[in-house]
Amino acid sequence: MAEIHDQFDTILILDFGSQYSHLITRRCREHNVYAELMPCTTQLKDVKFKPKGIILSGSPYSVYDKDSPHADPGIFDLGVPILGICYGLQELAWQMKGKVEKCDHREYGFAQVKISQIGGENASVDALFEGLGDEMQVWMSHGDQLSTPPPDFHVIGYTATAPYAALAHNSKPIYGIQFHPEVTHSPRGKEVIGRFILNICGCQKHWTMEEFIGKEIARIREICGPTGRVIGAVSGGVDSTVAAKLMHEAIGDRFHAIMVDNGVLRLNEAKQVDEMLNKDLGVNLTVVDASDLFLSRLEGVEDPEQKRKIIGNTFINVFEAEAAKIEAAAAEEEKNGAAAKGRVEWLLQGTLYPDVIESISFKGPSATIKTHHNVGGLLKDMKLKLIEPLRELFKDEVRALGRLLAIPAPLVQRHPFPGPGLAIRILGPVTREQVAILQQADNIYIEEIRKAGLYNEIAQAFAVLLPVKAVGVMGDARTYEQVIALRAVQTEDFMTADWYVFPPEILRRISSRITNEVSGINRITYDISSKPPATVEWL
Ligand SMILES: Nc1ncnc2c1ncn2[C@@H]1O[C@H](COP(=O)(O)OP(=O)(O)OP(=O)(O)O)[C@@H](O)[C@H]1O
Ligand SMILES: O=c1[nH]c(=O)c2[nH+]cn([C@@H]3O[C@H](COP(=O)(O)O)[C@@H](O)[C@H]3O)c2[nH]1
Ligand SMILES: NC(=O)CC[C@H](N)C(=O)O
Ligand SMILES: [Mg+2]
Repeated sequence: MAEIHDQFDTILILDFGSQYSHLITRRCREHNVYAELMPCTTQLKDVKFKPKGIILSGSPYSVYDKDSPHADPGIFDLGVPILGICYGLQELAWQMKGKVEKCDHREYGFAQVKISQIGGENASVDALFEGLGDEMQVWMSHGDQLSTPPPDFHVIGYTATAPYAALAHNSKPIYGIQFHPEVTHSPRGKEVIGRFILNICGCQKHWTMEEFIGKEIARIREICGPTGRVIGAVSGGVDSTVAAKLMHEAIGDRFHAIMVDNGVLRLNEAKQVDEMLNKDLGVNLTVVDASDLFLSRLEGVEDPEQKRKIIGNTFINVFEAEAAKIEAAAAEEEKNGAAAKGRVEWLLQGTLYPDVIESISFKGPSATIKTHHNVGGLLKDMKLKLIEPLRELFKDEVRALGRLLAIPAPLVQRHPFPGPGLAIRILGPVTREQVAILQQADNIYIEEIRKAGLYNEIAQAFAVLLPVKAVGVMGDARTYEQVIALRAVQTEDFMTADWYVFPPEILRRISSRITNEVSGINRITYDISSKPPATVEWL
């Protein structure tokens, strides 16, 4: 089976646990070069493709710590270009007999790198820095630095405090830089990464969503064979809609999309998604109303993790039942003389690259903050095999793909909505009444954001229903009712987020509309917490 790294020039990024490792991957992709992250402990014999170049990431470790991670030394004999970033530089120096020591001044923040002129009379700068001028601003984050460079290396850049801020091997394409080119605080960092992957590694700029579509459709057809059928969990969110459209292009009506109404969707969501997919996109979608089942299982439950697990498990039960129904219907038709249909062998999931990165980090998955309903054990003992066409993509790549697949812009730009839905936005027990209150408040909030033309400026906005009551006065009478919290965030990747600063008049209008139109609510608050220390959702 052709894998993506067999089809596109690929940069291998070895992850030593830096908080920026995934950004290196992103920057490569922004240059239209496919890059894949693997744990730094990966042995070369387990890498089944030949990378065009290797990048070693930063790390919280020091190379001389007893338990610090080290790369397979074989990478230096592969003959492909290597770039070490921060710890990556220290690691290659450590492996090649240079010396790394704690520096007197930890350097955390901006620095100016001076680019060295190399050679005699016709001195020039190294290929890594060509075209970048004599000096550039960069971002540093380190407590160790090189005190002696390894033999056979020369300096190509230095700062006031780091004489070995950038090194190159005298004869091989091996480089190390102390600064972080992958963060936006290094304004020309992306160009440095471009110099490395395009000019030094010679990668072709083939990683585009146009190329991806054709290759992925061919791959899906090969996986499913001539008769195999696929069911897919489709929520109306960006990821599953794009995945569904791709499946539909690949295998047509052998793909069965299923949306589950779990009783905790947004106002009119099931109806809207049904219309969007069936009418606008031509994907055959079945909406299964399982709201009674979900709400009865959620009765009286307040604990966030318990809510998430109940919903995750109930999704599984519903999908299994639906797959069985589809097969039973086909068997019945066959009895009546219809041609045999293939088995429902596959389950489509809209898993994205960030979910995968989280689980492949060499430090292992991070502490469980919250159990995302579709990650970590969905349908574990199920006979259906998984098919995940977006597994290698970031969210913005999925959106680009969606646009190419002619998915309408409002759908492509939709804010994410979590599978456990309003159940994790109702802080107390979930009841039909509480769901109805939150649906109305949330609907007004989003409507006003759209009217103000701010929807696309905000990454995600939603209302939360608090389980507390407050005193108010309406029409001269005392009220004692619940409180709505409004949340809106801006973020690139949802790993960190900032709260959004609304113009005050918009908040005023939203507050007045919700308290006037939604009975049961007499007070509105606005959430001014960033992530961290908060998370995007309240539960
Ligand atoms: N109500 C639902 N019915 C069927 N499948 C669902 C439902 N909610 C979530 N899922 C499944 O869970 C997956 C993960 O949900 P997630 O919210 O991360 O993605 P999405 O809904 O496709 O996109 P977005 O992140 O934009 O909301 C979805 O891709 C879909 O396969
Ligand atoms: O499909 C999903 N199933 C879940 O169980 C889930 N929990 C959080 N989210 C979404 O993930 C993003 C980050 O949210 P947190 O900061 O709350 O973890 C935000 O976009 C959240 O809406 C989920 N999505
Ligand atoms: N960001 C990094 O890679 C830091 C590397 C190493 N831990 C240091 O402090 O120098
Ligand atoms: Mg969703």
